[in-house]
This record gives sequence, C-alpha cells and structure tokens, in this order.
Amino acid sequence: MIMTTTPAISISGLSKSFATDGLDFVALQNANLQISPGEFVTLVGASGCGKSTLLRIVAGLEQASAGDVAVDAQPIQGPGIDRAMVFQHYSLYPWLTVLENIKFCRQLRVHRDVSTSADVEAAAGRADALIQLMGLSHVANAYPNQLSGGMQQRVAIARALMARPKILLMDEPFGALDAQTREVMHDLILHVSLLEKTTLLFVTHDVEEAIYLAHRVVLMAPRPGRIEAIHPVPLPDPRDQEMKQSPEFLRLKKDILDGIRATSGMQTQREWLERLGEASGASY
Ligand SMILES: Nc1ncnc2c1ncn2[C@@H]1O[C@H](COP(=O)(O)OP(=O)(O)OP(=O)(O)O)[C@@H](O)[C@H]1O
Repeated sequence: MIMTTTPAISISGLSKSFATDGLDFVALQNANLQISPGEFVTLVGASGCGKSTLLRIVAGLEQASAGDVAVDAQPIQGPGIDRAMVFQHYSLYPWLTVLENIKFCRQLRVHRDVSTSADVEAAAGRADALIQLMGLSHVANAYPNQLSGGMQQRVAIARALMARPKILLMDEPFGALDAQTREVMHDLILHVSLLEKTTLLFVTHDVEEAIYLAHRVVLMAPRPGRIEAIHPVPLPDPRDQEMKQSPEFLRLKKDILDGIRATSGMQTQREWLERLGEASGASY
C-alpha cells in the first residue's frame, strides 16, 4: 500500500519475547504494519499468535523487545490520551453511574490541567451526544450491574470515545455479545469511526466481523507470532449487512479461514482422526 500521508500508526520490525521457565518465548517476531489515518484494520489468527500482544504494545501497556511503534510519527512512550483501549470485559467502575463512567476521563488530572470552563462545557455536550448515540439515555443514571452485557459494552465504548482519541484499540470487544447485538455494535462503531475519522486497530476471532468492519484484515500466525498476510477488503464505505452475502465477501472469508487453518497447527486430516478412533478403541 502506498502511503501519501504520515501513518497514524507505524509498526516497524516489532518483536516481543517473554521469559518463561528461563527460556525466551517469541510472542511476536518482526511485525511491520503501517496504518493510515481513519483506516480500520482488524487482526485475526489462531490462538496465541500475538494479536493481543501487538495491540497492548501499541497501547503502551507492554514494552517491545525490539522494533519501533510510532503514532503520528512520534515514538510511543507508554499509554497516551491519543489512544483509547476497549477490552472484551467491560471494565466499568461499578460504583459510578453510566454518565459518571463516561465522563470519568475528564476528571483525570491530565485532562483537568488543560480544562477551561469552555472545555468542561464541551465535554458535558459530548457526553450527552455519546449517550444519545449509544442509545443509553434511559439508563444514564443506572449502575453497571443493572445493565445487560451489550449495554455495558456501549458504555465502555462511549467512555473510550469521550476523550476523542485519534486511535481506538479494541481487543475482542464484542466477543461476549450475542449475534444480533454484535451486528448493531458493528454498524455503530463503523458509523462513529467514519464520522470522527478515528483510526481503528481491532482484534477478533470472528472472520466475518473482521471483514465487515475493516479496510484491511491482517492475518497473524503462531510459533513464532507473526504477520502472515495482509488482505485488503474490496468493499466500499459505508458498509451494509447485505454485503456479507456478496461473492467478494465470501471469497475473502474462505481465503482467510483457510489461512487460519493452515497456520493453527491443529490437525483435521483423516489419518489423525482415525488414529484417535483407534486409540479410543484401545482404551475403553
Ligand atoms: N505476560 C506474558 N508472559 C508470558 N507469555 C505471554 C505473556 N503474554 C502473552 N504471552 C504468550 O504470548 C503468546 C501470544 O499471546 P497473545 O495473548 O498475544 O495471543 P493472541 O493471539 O491474542 O491469543 P488469543 O487469540 O488466544 O487471545 C501466547 O503464547 C501467550 O501465552
């Protein structure tokens, strides 16, 4: 892909090893990826291929063993307000209401120091707009444990968007939701990302979700964790649920699923299934 602007995220020669039992385990090896401003990129791949590790390094929550990550051409130095992260488990503050959870980041020191009264007013307006957009106005004063999983995740997303991050990092954010709620969330996050030109890096196990949301799907592979292939998604914006039935969509889904199967290390060949049958027969 030819970049004409400064990448929103630039990942070069990125590696990460963990010391386990005195041995170095390579979770990520020489990853290279340039993401344009406003681009939506999803990461898929077999379990343990380093998707979350890559995301956590970009978030500044984990340190790289080698290589560089830059945001807007600036090397990252830990977490920053230019990047917000949403996890699979909603991680809301149970003692705060929905509205208080969403406004919480405004009360952090980093924001308070730069806030004028106009900033505070604008923040209240943004919190209201996010609450409306996410369909949360009827529960604005409720506590997280009074909400369904889908609603809690909408609060977590609204909270992440509150500081108007340039980059949103999402680690299986819809993994615990039912299929219908996921579809609603997909269209919602696409809508917001187009509106605010947010750059998205999104981890998922769901290949359909990965294609529907993304401009590019990055296929990762394990042992060692690495980027195996990058698939551009040949669908226009805005997305429409019907596109999931298009031949381009189905072809890409098959290619990516084949890629995951080929790199997962799991065996489905007849020979191994037969051996399993023989072994079971012998033991029982
Ligand atoms: N803190 C850690 N210490 C040791 N090993 C780790 C640590 N974090 C991750 N790993 C290992 O690094 C590899 C990559 O982990 P990671 O969570 O990034 O994979 P993933 O692709 O997100 O997996 P999954 O799809 O199962 O969530 C795994 O083998 C994991 O066990």
